[in-house]
Amino acid sequence: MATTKTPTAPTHTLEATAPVTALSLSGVRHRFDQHVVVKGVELTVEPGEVVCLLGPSGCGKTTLLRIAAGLEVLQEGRVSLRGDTVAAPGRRHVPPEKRSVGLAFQDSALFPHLSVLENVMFGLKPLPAAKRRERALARLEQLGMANYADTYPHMLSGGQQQRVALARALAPEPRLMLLDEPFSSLDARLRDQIRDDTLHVLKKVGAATLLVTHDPEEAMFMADRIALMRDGTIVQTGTPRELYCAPCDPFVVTFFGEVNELSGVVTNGKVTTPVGTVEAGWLPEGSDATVMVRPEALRITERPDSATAHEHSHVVMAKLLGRSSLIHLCAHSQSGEEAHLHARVPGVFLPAEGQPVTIDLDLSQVFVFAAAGAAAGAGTAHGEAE
Ligand SMILES: Nc1ncnc2c1ncn2[C@@H]1O[C@H](COP(=O)(O)OP(=O)(O)OP(=O)(O)O)[C@@H](O)[C@H]1O
Repeated sequence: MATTKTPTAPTHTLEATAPVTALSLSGVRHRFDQHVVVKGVELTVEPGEVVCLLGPSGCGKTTLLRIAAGLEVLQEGRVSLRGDTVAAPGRRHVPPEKRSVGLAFQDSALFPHLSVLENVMFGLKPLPAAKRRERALARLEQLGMANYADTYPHMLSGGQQQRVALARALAPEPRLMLLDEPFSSLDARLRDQIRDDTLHVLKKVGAATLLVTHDPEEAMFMADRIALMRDGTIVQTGTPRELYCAPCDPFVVTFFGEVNELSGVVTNGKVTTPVGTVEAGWLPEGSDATVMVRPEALRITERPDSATAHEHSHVVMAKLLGRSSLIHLCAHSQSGEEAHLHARVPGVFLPAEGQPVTIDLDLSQVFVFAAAGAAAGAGTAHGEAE
């Protein structure tokens, strides 16, 4: 008689193979004199993951990165690398050189008396000479600098020096890379190229990375996850898509670009604006709401009835910006309310001044929040356009 065997998997398999978090910051607070600049931050970077610490100037990003690197002595909280506590106040402070992390900064200084190859080989001392040379050349190759191996730093441009600095940081194959604005001293075109090369190398090497930047586009380009900081705290952590498409508050919306702000009152769970009605059922009835509409959320169709221009929403001005066009609109509600809005549309679309238009909303790019000072509440709009 045939018997059926049910395979039994060992129950500990998942636990045993779970990757160890590359970097964990827990309850980190930091002050300079009386000024608290990091206020209880929780952040993890998983193996192979690129996390971008994004935020405006002075919000505490660099301080947090320096704490992770051991360049700043931890005052409160805990820092762990690959499961080991490397900093706990009064108990432990593993110095930067013992944390086996790769560091690169905005203006990483190269050793002037060493060639490009020697600079990159510098951090590989424990390896045999032939292996060091081979590894260093491979990193230089990946960052497009192999032809400059015998050149000295003063003979290179700023962008080339930054590529070498990144190759040097990556050469020891650290399991964690800490990068502080590594591209910000480069001009736009060069920056795009070096960013792209760096992302490919990071992914190829599989290095967990914490990258500090104030540039939302850079964060979206580089990150698997973004942690957006404001005034010493992390406001929201998530994938680029989560932050862009499901922002938790108005600061997150505005940080990713220009936005049209409209106000209204919650009536029957909805807010009516000159460009449509949106759902706001999670806000108290009768409360003031702010409706944030990204310029890309406005869909414009030209109307043929030019004689009635002033009764309809119409074009105030249209500007070609290159890859997109910016349309200044005057939107009319049925109750006679008017609003000045900016719409961004792809390509060359330059309707004439005064052109009557119909405006539709892409609700995935519209966000509704309780107005500042009104009862708390926030949400993404899931309403219907008028
Ligand atoms: N060594 C220091 N002594 C005193 N204050 C400091 C020191 N380092 C940073 N600060 C202050 O701490 C705050 C946070 O600085 P930090 O450099 O961490 O911010 P950031 O978000 O990286 O800003 P940026 O993008 O401009 O570099 C700022 O107000 C800064 O002036």
